[in-house]
Amino acid sequence: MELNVSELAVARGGVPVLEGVSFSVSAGEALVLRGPNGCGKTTLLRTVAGLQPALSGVIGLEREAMAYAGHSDGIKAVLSVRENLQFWADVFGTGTIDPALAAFDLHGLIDRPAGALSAGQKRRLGLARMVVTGRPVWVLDEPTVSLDMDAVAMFAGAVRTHLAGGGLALMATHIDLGLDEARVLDMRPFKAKAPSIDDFDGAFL
Ligand SMILES: Nc1ncnc2c1ncn2[C@@H]1O[C@H](COP(=O)(O)OP(=O)(O)OP(=O)(O)O)[C@@H](O)[C@H]1O
Repeated sequence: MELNVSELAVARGGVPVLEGVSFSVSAGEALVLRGPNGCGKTTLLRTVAGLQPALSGVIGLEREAMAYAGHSDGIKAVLSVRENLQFWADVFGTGTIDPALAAFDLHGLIDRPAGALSAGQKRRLGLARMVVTGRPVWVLDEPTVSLDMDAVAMFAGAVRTHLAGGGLALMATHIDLGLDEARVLDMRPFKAKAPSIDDFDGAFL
């Protein structure tokens, strides 16, 4: 299993934000995207995960291999922690939710409606969803928002277990996860250039 991205160009709201992005992530590896606010990390992750089309370039892996966790936690407020995870385990046909509960220390909250969880607990539940998908490629956008230090360590542990099982991870984060083995890709060199103006007068009309 390998995620090969080649010469990818992506846009948000019709405006090109990144171009010429190429990287590979092999089984057992994590790649962290770094760059200032607004540089296009979310846009790139959404494109790789198949949620929006690329302007150009190649993503050499089918989207069925991927599980995506974005800014929202993707949980149903009226369902309990157990019901939320069981729902996704059924959707992905993976069965057991115990490893996900253990990875994010959710056993003590199992019967609580997700809507009654704290922000950090909701985030842990949202990330536990990644475990129950059983998918090999985790695409994660700012996964540690709302997490305290212990929960960040829990998340790093879950990523390590995923990598050790042959999975891979692509993520954007502004904080140090303590995942020293992760490679880092600086997005700044890939900033899309403004299109050249052929018609100088027309640019003012
Ligand atoms: N719905 C939208 N319509 C138009 N432009 C958008 C939209 N959403 C985001 N943008 C713009 O697209 C650019 C890339 O945004 P993106 O969210 O990919 O950046 P980011 O690197 O993930 O930022 P952050 O670190 O703040 O999360 C930014 O300039 C942003 O203002």
